[in-house]
Amino acid sequence: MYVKKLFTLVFIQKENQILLGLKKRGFGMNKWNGFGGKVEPNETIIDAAVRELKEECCLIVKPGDLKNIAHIEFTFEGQPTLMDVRVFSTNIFEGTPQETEEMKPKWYDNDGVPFEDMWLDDKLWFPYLLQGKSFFGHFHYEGFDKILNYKIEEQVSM
Ligand SMILES: Cc1cc(-c2ccco2)c2oc(N)nc2c1
Repeated sequence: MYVKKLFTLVFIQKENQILLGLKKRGFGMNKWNGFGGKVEPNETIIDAAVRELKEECCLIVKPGDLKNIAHIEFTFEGQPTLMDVRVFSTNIFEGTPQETEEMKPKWYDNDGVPFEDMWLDDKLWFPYLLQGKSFFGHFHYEGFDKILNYKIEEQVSM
């Protein structure tokens, strides 16, 4: 029996680039990732995604411009937590990415994503993200540095 916790993850994309943030503290520290975090009890998933993006890199997006492109679950051997991560992307945004206490943003070419400094699962599903293909994924970790098993299923639409 898992204890589900809801998270958002937002990727901002340009023509052939993607915006990543280097996590400066807390969970996932020193890894490049999208922008996001926990969904609070009093907010929708989309509102949480918009809020976290602004808090973490000062970019402004409209809820209607975020496309839900993936649903990823993370579980951990011997632990009750199931991280239920809703992944969004958009190429419509306002502002210039700014460093915050939480994240240092940087634009990466789609063919130059720093997988060696990201979560292990990212190299497995980024091709779907970069090709605009919606998917469901489940990754079962042992600790934070080993994936025991996983599945990725393309979805017609989320
Ligand atoms: C175990 C794990 C967690 C997360 C995450 C997303 C939001 C909060 O934690 C990940 O994000 C990515 N890209 N891989 C991840 C693996």
